[in-house]
Formats: sequence, structure tokens, C-alpha cells
Amino acid sequence: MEKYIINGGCKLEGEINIPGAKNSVLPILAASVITGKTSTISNIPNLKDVDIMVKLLSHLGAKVYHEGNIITVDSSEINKLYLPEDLVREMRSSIILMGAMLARFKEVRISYPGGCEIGPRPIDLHLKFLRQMGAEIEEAHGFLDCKTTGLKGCDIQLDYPSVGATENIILAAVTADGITTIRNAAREPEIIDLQNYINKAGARVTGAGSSVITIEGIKNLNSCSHHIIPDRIVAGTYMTAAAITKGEIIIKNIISDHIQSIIAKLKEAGAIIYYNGNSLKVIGPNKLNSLEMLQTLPYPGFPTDMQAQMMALLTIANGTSIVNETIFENRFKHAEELIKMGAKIKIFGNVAVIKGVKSLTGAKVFASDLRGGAALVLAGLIAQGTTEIGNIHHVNRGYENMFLNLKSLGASIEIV
Ligand SMILES: CC(=O)N[C@H]1[C@@H](OP(=O)(O)OP(=O)(O)OC[C@H]2O[C@@H](n3ccc(=O)[nH]c3=O)[C@H](O)[C@@H]2O)O[C@H](CO)[C@@H](O)[C@@H]1O
Ligand SMILES: C=C(OP(=O)(O)O)C(=O)O
Repeated sequence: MEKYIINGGCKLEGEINIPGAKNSVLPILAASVITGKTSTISNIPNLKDVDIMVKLLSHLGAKVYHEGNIITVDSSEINKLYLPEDLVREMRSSIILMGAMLARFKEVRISYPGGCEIGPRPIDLHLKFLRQMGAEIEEAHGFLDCKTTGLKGCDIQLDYPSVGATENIILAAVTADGITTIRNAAREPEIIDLQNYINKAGARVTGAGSSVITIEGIKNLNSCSHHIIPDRIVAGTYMTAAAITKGEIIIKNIISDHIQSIIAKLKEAGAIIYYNGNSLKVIGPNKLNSLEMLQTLPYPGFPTDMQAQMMALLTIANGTSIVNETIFENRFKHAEELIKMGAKIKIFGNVAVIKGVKSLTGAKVFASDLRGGAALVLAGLIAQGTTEIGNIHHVNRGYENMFLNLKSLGASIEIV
């Protein structure tokens, strides 16, 4: 297992280019199954999760060509209707293949998806609403056997604006008979990207980005090309790296609208941020301010996927901060590791109280999930002495070339 060894104390300075969004590319690759034609997807990030999705599509019989940051999927000859459990359990996004396969083949056998350990991640909403559309889903021995005689468009009132459930319902509805309306839909930018891709292939989806999405079912889709949006969480992580290290980083290829909640909280913490078109500059202050309240919420609220990184920053802020994680039940595992580095954090259920300290000290710590791992890297960058971060494979799920990027920005970091 790879580890990062970081010697803290370097200001990060330089430029960084933000790659395509993990949470866009994965559902879009899953959606390529529906078309039965060729999809050319560009701005693909180099990530372990993308490799897993490519393996899943190839297993189904799709022809997948991956060269640099372009993937071409020809889904015309898919000839399998089940997905291997070992791959499905590697990541959460595999579940989006359920809606896509039902839309194209009316049948699929899939296991429960895996993903980061950030609390229970049920799929009850996915199943409830696919059933409402006419899917018969039998759950036995960890597998979901899904079949339909034909999905039907219907009115769906989502109990919670789940990102994955919204994506699965959109995809199932693309070829369903009639019109599907999703109310209380997730409004994340990645949902808009999915709508844009599938509409390029000929689907009729409107409303993504708002809480009401309408899908008019159609019979045939076409070949198309699509460019993935930039990863707002990767952008936010490097912005936090500038702020925490008193550095100065220019972050290129962003969509500033997508990161307004992150910009607002970093500014409140004292960072100076200038933005211009699709790039921005973040300058870290000499002393960070604490935050009275950082609450994670569905988009456009503050993203749960940035909570751990912000917690790392707040460990050295001036005063006491409160973080309220409202999306996932157990997304504070990084706090235990930050405490080993000298952070003063108390956890009360889904609330963390962080008393800023003068400095952190290097220690041997372990990443237990993707963003928690990124938070430990940020903490290592400012800690006195050496920090050894184990289980770094979690970080590689969502950050392309993090090691090389940090090195190019001046961090003292090695992989062993
Ligand atoms: C690949 C991808 O896009 N992952 C993102 C997606 O995950 P994901 O799509 O899994 O997140 P959801 O929005 O579905 O989950 C949000 C909350 O709803 C709950 N829930 C969800 C579905 C369901 O059927 N039942 C249920 O109870 C979850 O347990 C969680 O507490 O959105 C999350 C919330 O922004 C992000 O942290 C993830 O990075
Ligand atoms: C939780 C995350 O991803 P996933 O849903 O793919 O596990 C994340 O990106 O922080």
C-alpha cells in the first residue's frame, strides 16, 4: 500500500489545472450504455474510479477505447446483463448502471454498490422510484435482479434530493413510455452535465439544475461527443491548500458558479480570492479565522465532499469553529487522525467543535476515505515535522496526480 511522506511548512505557490469531474464522468459513462451507439467523452480525469467504470462497461461487452483524457464507448454490442460483484462493490457509481441497463435492455443483475466508508449509504430511494416506474426488483443474497416489461413515465416526488437516485431515475426515464417528472430532484452541476450529455445523444430532458426535472421518453438515441465539466471538489481542495499554507495558487479551468459556497467559506476564513473568467487566484492569510458554522447541505449549499478539507484548515484557525455534517451519518473519521496531529476536535454526533491550535505536529496517520485522506494531506502540509499518511489509495479514487501537483506547487512530499 502506498504512503505519502510529507514534510510540513512549505507555502504552496504556482498554477494548477482542474481536470474533469469524477462525479460527472462516472454517471455519463454509465449512461453511454443506453445509446447503443458511440459516445466520445473528453476531459476524462485519470482516476481509479474511471478505470473501474471502464472495466464494468467492457465486461458488459461495450468496446471502450481510453486514450489520454478521451474515452470512446461503443455500446452497440453489449451482450451481458449482469455486472461482476467485485467491480460493483469498488465504488458507489456502479449503481447508476441499474437505470441505464433497464432503459436499454429491460433487465440487469447487479450487487449493492460499494464506495467510501462515510456511513450507511442505502439505495432505497433508487429502488422505490425505479419500482414506481415499473421495474421488478428482487433482492436476494446481496444481489438485485431487475426486470421490466417496459418502464412507464410517472410523477416522482423524491423524499430527499439524492444525487444518485436523481441520476438513476433520469436514465431509466430516457426510453420509458411517456413523461417522467422528478420533483425535489438533486440540483448538483453534475446532474446538468448528465442532462447535457444525454440530450446530445437525442434524449429529451429538461430542468436539470432546478428541483423539477422532466424527461420525455424516446425510442432511439444517437452517437455524440461531450466534454466533462471541471471537478469543483478538486478545485476546492487546491483552493484550501493555498489558504492553509499561506500560499498563492492560480487555479485554472474552473466554473466559478459551481464553487460559490466554497469561495464564500474560504473568504470568511480570511483567504483572498480573485477570479477572472474560468480561473481564480487564492492567497492564504497570515492567520485564518474560525467559522461560526460550516454546515454541509445539498447543492447549492456547502458540499459534504469539502467538509474534511475545511476541517483540516479550521484546526489552525484563530478561535473555535463548528462543523455540522448533515448529509452523511459518519463522515468525521478524519477527525480522529487530525487529533493525532495535535488538533483539538470534539465530536457530538454530526457536529464537530474545532478549537484552533497554533500548529499541528507530524504523525503517522491513515486515510479511511477519499476526502478524509485529502484532509490529512492538507494537514501534513502545515504540520511541524514529518507526516506519514497510509492508505493513500483512497485519495487516488478522486484526485488525478495529486502527488505530482503538490510537488509542482512546492510541497515536500514523497511516495513510498
Ligand atoms: C459519485 C457521486 O456522485 N457521489 C456523490 C453523490 O453520492 P450519492 O449519490 O451516493 O449521494 P446521495 O445524494 O444519494 O446521498 C445523500 C444522502 O442521502 C442518503 N440516501 C441516498 C440514496 C438513497 O436511496 N437513500 C438514502 O438514504 C445517503 O445515505 C446520504 O445520506 O452525492 C454525494 C452528496 O453530495 C457526494 O458526497 C458524493 O461524492
Ligand atoms: C463520497 C465521494 O464519492 P463516492 O460517492 O464516489 O463514494 C466523494 O467524491 O467524496
